Amino acid sequence: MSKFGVMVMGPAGAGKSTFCASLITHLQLNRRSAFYINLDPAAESFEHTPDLDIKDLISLEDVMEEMKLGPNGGLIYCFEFLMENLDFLTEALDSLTEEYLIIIDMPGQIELYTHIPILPTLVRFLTQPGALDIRLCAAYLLEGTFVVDRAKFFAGTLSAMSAMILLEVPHINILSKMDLVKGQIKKKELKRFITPDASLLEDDPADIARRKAGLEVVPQNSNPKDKDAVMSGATFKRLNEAVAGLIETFSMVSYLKLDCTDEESVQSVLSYIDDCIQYHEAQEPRELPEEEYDE
Ligand SMILES: Nc1nc2c(ncn2[C@@H]2O[C@H](COP(=O)(O)OP(=O)(O)OP(=O)(O)O)[C@@H](O)[C@H]2O)c(=O)[nH]1
Ligand SMILES: [Mg+2]
Repeated sequence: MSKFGVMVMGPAGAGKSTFCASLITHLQLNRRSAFYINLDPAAESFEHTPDLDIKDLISLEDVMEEMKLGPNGGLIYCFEFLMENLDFLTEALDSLTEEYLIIIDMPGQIELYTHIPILPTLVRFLTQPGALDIRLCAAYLLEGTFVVDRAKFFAGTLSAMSAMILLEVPHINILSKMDLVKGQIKKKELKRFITPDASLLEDDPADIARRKAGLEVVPQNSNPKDKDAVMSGATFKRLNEAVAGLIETFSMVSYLKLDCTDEESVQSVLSYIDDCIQYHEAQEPRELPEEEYDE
C-alpha cells in the first residue's frame, strides 16, 4: 500500500510551520486525513498537535546541555540520533493508509538543505520501495518579501536549487507570505519572479535607490571591512550576476505563490502537491454517508 507525504522545508522563518497548519486545517475542512510530523527539535508551540514529534525521541535542550553543543550543532546531533533510531518513524508510519497526507515540518537551519548528507539519507529511507514506500514531494518555502531585494531573492533561489539537486524527489518551490507583498509590487512585475532569470538584476530597486541616494557602485578595491561598501560594491554586483546566471542556465526553479491567510491559495498549492505525488490516482472511491447522499 502506497503512502503519500510532503516534506516542508526552507530557511528559518520562511513560514513552514504556518503552512503546515494551514494545510492541515484545509485538509480537515475537506474531510481528508493528515498525519503531522514535527522534525524540528526546537519547535515549541503548534496550531495542531503533532501526531509524531521528534522531541519525544530527543530534546535539543538536553543535547545542548549534555553534549555542550550550540543550537545548530545540537540540531545536527538530533538528526544523526534520529537516523540511528529510524524505528521511531517506521513504527508510527507503517500502518498509515493511502488516505493520509503525511506532512513533515522541518527545521529552518539552511545547512540541512545545502551540504549535509543527512536529509538525502532520510528521504531515501522514507521513499524506499518495499519499506515505508512514501510517495514524497519536497516543498521548499522562500519568503516572498525577498522579491523587493534581488540579492536576497537570488541567494534564496540558489538554496532552493541546492535542495532540489540534493534530494531526488519531486520538488515544488513556494514564495510564502504573499499577502505581505501585495501592494508593494505590481502583479505584472511579480510574474517575473515566478520563473526567475538574470534580467531581474537589471532593474533592482535596491540598486536604483542606492544610485538615487548618490551612492554609486563602490569600486572593486573598496575597503572590505566597510560592510555597506561590500554589500553595494562592484564585486557584490558581479557575484549576484554570476548567481543569477547560474540559476538561469540550470532553469530548474519556478515558484508557486502562497498566502496562508487565503484558503484558495492553500488549496492551489495542495493541488500541485497532490499532482506531484499522484495522490488522487491511488484513492479508492469513497461512499458518501447516507444522509449526504440523500442531499
Ligand atoms: N503575513 C503572513 N505571515 C506569515 C505567513 N506565514 C507565516 N507567517 C509568519 O511568519 C513567522 C514565521 O512563521 P513560521 O511558520 O513559524 O516559520 P517557520 O519557517 O516554521 O520558522 P522556523 O521553524 O523557525 O524555521 C510567524 O510570525 C508567522 O505568523 C503568511 O502567509 N502571511
Ligand atoms: Mg517552524
